[in-house]
Amino acid sequence: MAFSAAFSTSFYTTQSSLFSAEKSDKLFLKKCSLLPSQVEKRHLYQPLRYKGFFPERCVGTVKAIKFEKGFKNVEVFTKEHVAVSLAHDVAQHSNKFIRERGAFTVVLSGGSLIKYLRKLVESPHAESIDWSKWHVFWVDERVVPKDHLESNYKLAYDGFLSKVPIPQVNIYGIDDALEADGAADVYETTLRRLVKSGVIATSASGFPKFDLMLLGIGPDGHVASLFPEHPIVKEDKKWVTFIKDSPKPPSDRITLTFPVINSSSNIAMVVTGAGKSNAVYSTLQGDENTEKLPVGLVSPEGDLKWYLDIGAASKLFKE
Ligand SMILES: O=C(O)[C@H](O)[C@@H](O)[C@H](O)[C@H](O)COP(=O)(O)O
Repeated sequence: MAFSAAFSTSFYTTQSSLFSAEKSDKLFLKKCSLLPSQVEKRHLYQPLRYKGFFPERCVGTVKAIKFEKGFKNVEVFTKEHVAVSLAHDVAQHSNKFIRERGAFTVVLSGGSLIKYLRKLVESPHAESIDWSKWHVFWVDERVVPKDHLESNYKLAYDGFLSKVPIPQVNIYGIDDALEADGAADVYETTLRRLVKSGVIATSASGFPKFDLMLLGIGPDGHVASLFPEHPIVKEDKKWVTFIKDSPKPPSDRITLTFPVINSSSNIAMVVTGAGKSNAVYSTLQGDENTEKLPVGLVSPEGDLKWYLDIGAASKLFKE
């Protein structure tokens, strides 16, 4: 049985600094002060589907969940603290990669992810991040004009990119004058040029290795524009492909492929809302049927961390 395993609650450096950074946040302290003994403990194991787990009391307490196939790095927060934790971690990644390689390559998705980046454009991150070294890409894009309401570029621009000084030349949107197939080819050509010039790193298998991908999932378990039972899920040569029959409108999209997604140095999987709880549950327990659950194929060379809200995590903890 998949969930006879355990979850560990641990507070090492990142988590501790998040706690101290949050001391002024009364709501956070009120919720977390209900668990003072857990906050003190470095590792605490409890049954995964622990009846005594009250998610509303435990925001910010889950660090790593042990499943049959090993530990998964999972945090459960209120929606507000998903944004706090994500901003903290993105800023850390940004500092690290800029220090190590002089650039930070970040891949965005569409959907609700963008609103969870809102704390990044606030103090202290807004001033401390060296935005001039950021290079921004999309894991998938709808083939519509950039000023169209359904454009992931527009979503990200309005909600995030317009608020920080990333050089426009470092923001790699699709060529919206082209059809889906042409736009995918041109996007791949752009990625190849940036790999050649060293802006994007390369994995041992020759695929581009982005520093950080910020992904969301759909209730059906899709990730990027890789939908259940669609043949492009199996694409293993192209870096970028396209779809003209997307079950989620609009129909025409381009998307990075799984080999590229899985070459990433870091993936942040940001999932909120009870509508995703089944997909989260199945993926984290290692559901073998990845045809029906593409997110189960996300398995990066680097680190994968899940940022869940209480709704998305609800199936993990309740009987
Ligand atoms: O263009 C898109 O439709 C998105 O990139 C898509 O892949 C999204 O990330 C997920 O569907 C999750 O979206 P929500 O977080 O809004 O549910």
